[in-house]
Amino acid sequence: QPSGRSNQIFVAQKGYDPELPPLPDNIEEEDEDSVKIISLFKSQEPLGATIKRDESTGAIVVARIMRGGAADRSGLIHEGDELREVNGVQMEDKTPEEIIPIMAQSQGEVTFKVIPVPGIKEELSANETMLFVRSLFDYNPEEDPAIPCRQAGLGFKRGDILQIVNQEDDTWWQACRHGDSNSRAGLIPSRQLQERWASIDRCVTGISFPAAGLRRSFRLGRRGGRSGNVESKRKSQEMGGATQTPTYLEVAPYCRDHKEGRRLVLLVGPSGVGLSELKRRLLLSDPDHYGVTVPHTTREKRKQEKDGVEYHFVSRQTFEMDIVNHKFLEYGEHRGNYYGTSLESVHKVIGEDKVCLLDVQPNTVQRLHTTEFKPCVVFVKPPLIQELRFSRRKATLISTQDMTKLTKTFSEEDFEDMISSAEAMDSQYGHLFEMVVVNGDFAMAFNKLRAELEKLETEAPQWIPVEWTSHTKQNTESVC
Ligand SMILES: Nc1ncnc2c1ncn2[C@@H]1O[C@H](COP(=O)(O)OP(=O)(O)OP(=O)(O)O)[C@@H](O)[C@H]1O
Repeated sequence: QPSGRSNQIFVAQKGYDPELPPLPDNIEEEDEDSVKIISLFKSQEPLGATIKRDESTGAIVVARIMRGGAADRSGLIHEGDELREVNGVQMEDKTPEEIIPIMAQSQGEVTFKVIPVPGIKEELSANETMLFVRSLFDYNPEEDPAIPCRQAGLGFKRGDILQIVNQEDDTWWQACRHGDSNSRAGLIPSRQLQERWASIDRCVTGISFPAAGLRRSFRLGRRGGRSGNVESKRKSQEMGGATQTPTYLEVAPYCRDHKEGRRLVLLVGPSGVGLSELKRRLLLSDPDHYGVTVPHTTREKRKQEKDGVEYHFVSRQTFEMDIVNHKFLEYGEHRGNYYGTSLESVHKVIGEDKVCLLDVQPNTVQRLHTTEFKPCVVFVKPPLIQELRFSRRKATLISTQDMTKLTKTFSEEDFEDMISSAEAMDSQYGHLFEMVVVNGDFAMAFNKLRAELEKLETEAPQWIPVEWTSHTKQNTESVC
């Protein structure tokens, strides 16, 4: 070869090629640049690369290589490479929109003539990144005008587990959906980009998030079929839960060791949505497997009640000492009596090797969101208003206005409150929710919840926040 020119010929070496094609014999010499001829054998699978026109030079360049795609697996085409020809067709005067169909229609041997981006060594794709996330929002690239290449996008639903394989670009990450047979990555908005969009949305719509703990009847102490709770001051020992934009939650696979307690199940939702009913029915369906906490109260014990069964009956002084000592997850006062759920009562149920079902205010979730409890937070949300009206037409709820009547039917205002309260909870605490159950038709909601909770016991691995899987032990000092 004449000096100063270095026409190189590369062929794909990886196993996706059924057979290597013969090398092209009409390679023209280029005067200045180092030209690379790449011959790939292309099946139905797309090349897995995006192209764009370089603004300054006007050249067609490879914009992005999708991890796991044919181009990536070949290790021969790189981001920044200038595309001169595809199967002998000059790219110079073509737009990216004209080139894409040429590439898509190519079958079998496809020859690319490229000017390689300087400084890139020929290498196969790096080891896969082991970064897994749970998506906290739905994404459809077909509806996203901002995505640089719609065909390269990966759509997903809230709750899907994604493996992030490339974060080199600040705005568009590459990811695969866990469990998909297709290992080719697609483009998804980066965390940064999603946060930016969400903050713009908030400015445009003017949504601000009301504090949790909106109208809600006092549920503490409602066990089995008994009810008797009316509106009360209800306090959570730990306020908090700053608004977070739902983007991605880093997760890790988890398989329960049989010596460990079962994961706590926290039911969260707006007042009247059906948390108590779902909890009660789960308990009835399998009382050996599910358990609920016994609350504390300062009210007088009734004749038929037994201490430690319906309630732990304690004095006001003891209860207030327990408040000071942070023994309660939640407590409240109703008609001059305290009611509260202690942390110890949760430990007790878990200690019996049962799944502890607890319905709490969303701001209490934070306190239980620990390695010890590994809670599965179930958000129970109302259906659309028409279905809500229809499904609740015979239902009653605890009266909060009229003290002479214990129960009342749902009003239109109750439905609207329920829906807006659910939206606010989802906006503020959605990042903590692992499951979402829409409680329209009760039987359907109950069956879905039971099936999902069974999966928690049987499906391995489960995906839990990555910080719960670190094995750093606290309080491990020992006296010697
Ligand atoms: N899917 C449903 N269809 C019809 N009625 C329902 C449904 N879910 C719950 N209910 C009824 O709605 C009423 C309120 O439900 P429940 O007491 O379980 O709500 P809650 O979420 O615990 O509310 P609160 O926080 O006010 O105690 C009950 O009478 C219950 O039987």
